[in-house]
Amino acid sequence: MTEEGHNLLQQINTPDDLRKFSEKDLAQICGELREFIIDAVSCNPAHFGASLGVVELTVALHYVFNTPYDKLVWDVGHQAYGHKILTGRKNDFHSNRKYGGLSGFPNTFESKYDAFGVGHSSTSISAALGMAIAAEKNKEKNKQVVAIIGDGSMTAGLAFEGIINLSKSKSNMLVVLNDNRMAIDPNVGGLSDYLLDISTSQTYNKVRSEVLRGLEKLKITGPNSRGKIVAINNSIKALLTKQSNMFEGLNIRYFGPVDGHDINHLVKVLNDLKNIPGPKVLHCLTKKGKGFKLAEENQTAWHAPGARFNKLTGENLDSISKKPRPPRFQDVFGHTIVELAEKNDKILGITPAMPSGCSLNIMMEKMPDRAFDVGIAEQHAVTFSAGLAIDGMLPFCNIYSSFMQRAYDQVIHDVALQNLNVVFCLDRGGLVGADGATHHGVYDLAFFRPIPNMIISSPRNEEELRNLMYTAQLPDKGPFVIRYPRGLGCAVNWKTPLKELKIGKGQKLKEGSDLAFITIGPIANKALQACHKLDEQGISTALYDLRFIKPLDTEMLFEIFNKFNKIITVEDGTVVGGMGSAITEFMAENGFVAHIKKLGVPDKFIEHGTQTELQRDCGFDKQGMIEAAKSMFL
Ligand SMILES: Cc1ncc(C[n+]2csc(CCOP(=O)(O)OP(=O)(O)O)c2C)c(N)n1
Ligand SMILES: CC(=O)[C@@H](O)[C@H](O)COP(=O)(O)O
Ligand SMILES: [Mg+2]
Repeated sequence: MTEEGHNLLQQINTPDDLRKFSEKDLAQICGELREFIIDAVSCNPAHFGASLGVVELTVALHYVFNTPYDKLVWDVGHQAYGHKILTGRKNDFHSNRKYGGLSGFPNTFESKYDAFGVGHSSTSISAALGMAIAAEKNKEKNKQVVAIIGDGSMTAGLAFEGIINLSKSKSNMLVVLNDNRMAIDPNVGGLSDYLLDISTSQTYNKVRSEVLRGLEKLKITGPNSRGKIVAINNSIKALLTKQSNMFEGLNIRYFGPVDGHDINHLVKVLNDLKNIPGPKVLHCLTKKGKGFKLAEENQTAWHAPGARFNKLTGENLDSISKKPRPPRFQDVFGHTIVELAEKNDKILGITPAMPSGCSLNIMMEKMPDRAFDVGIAEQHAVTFSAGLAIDGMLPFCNIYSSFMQRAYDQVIHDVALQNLNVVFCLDRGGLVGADGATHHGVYDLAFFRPIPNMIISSPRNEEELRNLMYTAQLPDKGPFVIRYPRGLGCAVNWKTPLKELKIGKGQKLKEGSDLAFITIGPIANKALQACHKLDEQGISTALYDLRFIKPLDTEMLFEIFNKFNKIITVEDGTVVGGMGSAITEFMAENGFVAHIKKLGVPDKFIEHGTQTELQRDCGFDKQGMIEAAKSMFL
C-alpha cells in the first residue's frame, strides 16, 4: 500500500497494466505480490518458498519483456505463482491446485502467458532454445525468449544437454539462473560449489589481492594511479572470468552475479541484456522463502508446507488429531531401509534430490556414508545404482514414480539387461493429488511390465511394504520394483517383524461366489469395503490381491477364472497396459471367456484435486467399484 493507501497490485490484471507503472513503484508492487502469495498459500496449501524467492525477478521480467509475445519459460514451475497472479489469474488464485481450479504449474491450456507446460525439472533451456529457433524460422522480429531455471534444476543432465546445444547457437536467448543454493533439500554436488565460487569470486579475489600487493610494491603513484589500478583490476577480472567461467568457456556470455531481490537493478540489467544478441546467462542470487522469516530459516519444510498456517506465527492450522495415525508409506520405507541396512552391509540408499520427500533423509542422518542424494538426476541415479550392483552392492534406488519416467532406458539397458540386483522403490505410485497431471505416478506398472527380468510388486499396506523390502534384499533377486502411493498407510502398529514373501504369490482376501475383484496395492482396502457393501446388497463378492504383477500368480488366476465369469480389476494406475491388461492377456492366452471390467485411470490425462476426488472421477473409488459390480448384473 502507498501512504495514501493505494494498493497497486489491485490495479494489475495483466503485464500491460504492470508496464504502465513507473520504476519507482515496482518495489511496492513486489511487496504486495509477496503478501498476496503469503495470504493465498496460508489458506490453501501449496508450494511456497520458491515463489517468494522470485517475486522481484517475476516483476522485473514481465516489466522489461513484452510478454506474452516474448516468452518466459519457467523451469519446474513451482515458483511461478507471482507470474500467474500478474497474468490474469489473480482472482482465481484461491483455486490453485484444487479440483477444477488453477494448475499449480504453468500450463499452456490455462494461459497464453504460460509458454510451456512444466512440472518436471530441467526442461526450460531445451524448450526455450526450440522456441528461439522457431522464432527465427517464423521470422518473428525481436522476439526474446527467456528460460528461468533454478540451481537445483541445473544439476540435471537435460539442462546441460540444453546448455551445450545453446552454446553452438546464435539464438537470441537468455537463461536466468536463479541461484538460491537450494533444491527442495540443500542443493548438492560440485555445480553448487562452483556457482558459489563464481558468486563470491574466490579465485578472482585471491589473485586480485596478490596482484594488488604486487602493485603496492611497484609503488604506482601519481594523479592517475587509481585509474591505472582499476584498469589492471578489470583486465584481471576479464581474464579470470573468461578462463574460469563455465558458461563463457562454452561461448555463452555470462553476466552477474546480481542481487535477485534488487528490483530496480534487475530492471536495468534485463533492459541492457535485451540489446545484447546471442545466448547469454544472467546469474541471480536469491533467497528461497524471501520475506517470510520461517520459510527463510527452514527452507525445506517451507518448500511446500502441506497445511494451512497462521501467516503471522507460522502455526499449522489444520487440526492435528491427538489420535495415533498410521505412518506415511515414505516413512515406513525410510525406517525400514535403516533396519535392513543395519543387518546387511551391502545395502545403500539412493535418491535423486528427494531425501525429505521419500524419507531417505532418515538413513542419510543415521548412515551418512551409505545414503546418497545425487541431485535432480534420475537417469544417473539408476545407472549409478547399476554400477554399485555390478560390483556387489545392493542399492535401494528410491524414485518418485513419475520422475522415473526419465530413466526408462537406464532401467532397461543398464539394470534389467544385466539382471542386476537393484531394488527400485517407486514412491508416489498412483494418483498423487494436487500436483496433478505432471506428477501422477500412473504409468509405472504399464511401462515396467514388458521388461524382462523384472519383479514388479505393490504392497497393500505398511507391513507388506516392509516384507517386500526384506524379500528384495535377499540374494540374487534381480531388478525388483516396489511401488507404493503418496500419503498414509492404514496400520498404526506398522513395525511388524520382517518376513520373506513368496515372489509372484498373491492373496485371497475374501471369499465370494458371484463376482471377483482383483486388485494390486492399497486400493485393495477400498475394494474390501466395496465387497462388504455388495454382500449386504445381495451380490456375493470375492477379493483377490495380486501383490505382484510380474510374475503373475497364475495358480490364483486359474482358480479365479475357473470359478467366476464376472471379474473386476482395480488399480491405481492406467488401465492401458497395467494390471488389468495383464489379466486380460492371461485370460486370452488360456482360453477363458469372462465378463471383465478394468477399473483404474482411463486413457486420458488426469488433472489435479484430492486423491479421493480424482479416484472418484476415474471411477475406482469404493462407490465406483460398487456401481461397476452392480452394472454387471443388469
Ligand atoms: C525430474 C524431476 N525431479 C524431481 C523433481 C522434484 N523437484 C521439484 S522442485 C525441486 C527442486 C528444484 O530446485 P531449484 O530448481 O533450485 O528450484 P528452487 O526450489 O530452489 O527454487 C525438485 C527436486 C521434479 N519436479 N522433477
Ligand atoms: C514441484 C515438485 O515436483 C515437488 O515439490 C513435488 O510437488 C513434491 O511432491 P510431494 O509433496 O508429493 O513430495
Ligand atoms: Mg534452488
